[in-house]
This record gives sequence, C-alpha cells and structure tokens, in this order.
Amino acid sequence: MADVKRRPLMAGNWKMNLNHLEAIALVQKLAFSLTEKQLEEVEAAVLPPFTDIRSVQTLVDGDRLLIKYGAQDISAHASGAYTGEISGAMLAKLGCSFVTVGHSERRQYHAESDALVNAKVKAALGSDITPILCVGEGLDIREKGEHVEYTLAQLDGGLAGLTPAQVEKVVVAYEPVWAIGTGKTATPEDAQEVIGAIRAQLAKTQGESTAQAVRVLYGGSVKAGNVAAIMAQPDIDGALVGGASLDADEFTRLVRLGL
Ligand SMILES: O=C(CO)COP(=O)(O)O
Repeated sequence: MADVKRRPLMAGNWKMNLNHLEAIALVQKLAFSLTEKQLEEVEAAVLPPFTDIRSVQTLVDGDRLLIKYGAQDISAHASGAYTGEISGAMLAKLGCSFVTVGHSERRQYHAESDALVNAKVKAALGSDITPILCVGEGLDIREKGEHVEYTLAQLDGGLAGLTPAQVEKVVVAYEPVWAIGTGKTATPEDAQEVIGAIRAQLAKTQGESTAQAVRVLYGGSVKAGNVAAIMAQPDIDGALVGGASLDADEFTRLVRLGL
C-alpha cells in the first residue's frame, strides 16, 4: 500500500531527570520555540518523571499548548494494594496522552517480562492512553545476528491478544539497547532493517491496513545531527529521544527536523 501518511512523532523520554521546576522551564522553552504549525505537522511529546506530570499539565492546559505529555510507566493493575504503582486512570486524569511500556531499562532493572509488558499495554489502552511499546535487542543478540527475530518476538509478546483496531492505537519504538545512551546510533539502514521487519510482521499478524497505520519510532542516541537521515527511511515515523530531549534547543531542532 503506497503513500500512507503517518504523522511524525518526536517523544522525549526524560528518564529520571529534571524536577518539577526544571520540567516547567523546559516545556516553556519548547513552547516558545515551536510554532503551532510545526506542532500540528509533527506531534511532539515529553515524558517526564511522574512527579513532574501535574506541573506540566497545569502549564499545558493553562496556556493551551499543543505539546503533548505522558509517563514512562503504568501499572498493569487498575487500583488497590500495589505500593508505588501508578494506574492508567491516574495518568488519564492528569491528561497524559502517551506512556512508554517495556522500555529496555525497565525490562533490565525491573525484570519486566513480555507478559507484564502486554498487560501494561492493555492497561494503557483501557485508559485511552497511547502506549509506546519499546522493543529492541542487546549487543549479544545483535552480534549473533538474531536481532530481527528477537525484536519481533518482543513485538508479538507486547501485542498479544489485541485486536487490529487496538494495535492501530499503539506506537512501537525500536530501541536497540546497545545504542541507548552510548552515542552509538544504529545506522539509518540498520534501523530501517528492523523497523521494516516490524511493519512486515504487523502486516502478517494484523493485516496490511493496520500495519500501514501504526507509527514506528527509532530510539538510541538520536540527536538533531542524525535525525534527518533516520527520518528519511521509509518505515520510520519518528524518534524516542533520551539525552537530547533534556536540552530545549536540541529537542526543538529535533522536532523541526521531524518532517
Ligand atoms: O532510551 C532512549 C529513549 O527511550 C534513548 O536514550 P538516548 O537518546 O539517551 O540514547
């Protein structure tokens, strides 16, 4: 199917950085630097720590900013005795549009399995929040040449039990673990290889029209200096940006280059 227009998405995953005052300052700078037209063409989102979200909400609502925001994790449970967890309903109440699910740092440091990631994807959809399902291989898997099959298994695991209509609401982010925070970016061709395979797998499992509708992002050492070459690949619809999203000027340049 040719010429399907997917709106580019640039999402800044702040990880465990910036307090709520710093969050306000950064979002204000982004809003000052990006025009409404740019934000209509490229969807721009920030994903701050939980403790910043209320402040970001107040700013975005108060000034009717077009910048979207979300969270970095969501509980698989709806409510109850789950100490430390944050539910989808709580995030929805704060106006979150997105939540990353299954980020490699959560898979690695919090032992998140594909089954848990799948439950979190469903929790997000149940609260009308777009899950950004993160997949991607470590260096050992890449060196064995098994990166495509490994990533597709994470994709299938994360989407298990969803209907094609639900899958269309999911954003997938391919983030090879060896490229995160290391300064080593996958080449645009490496990223396209896996992201093209993700789209082909979606076509096989969900049907061609769903596969064409799903946005697939690349993440891993994305900066203003390399984003254009990444975005030039046919199947890449945006970027999930870590370090470079903490700098307002750099993230602004990234959003502008997102088309
Ligand atoms: O993990 C990432 C985004 O989720 C990528 O982080 P860096 O952009 O810092 O490599």
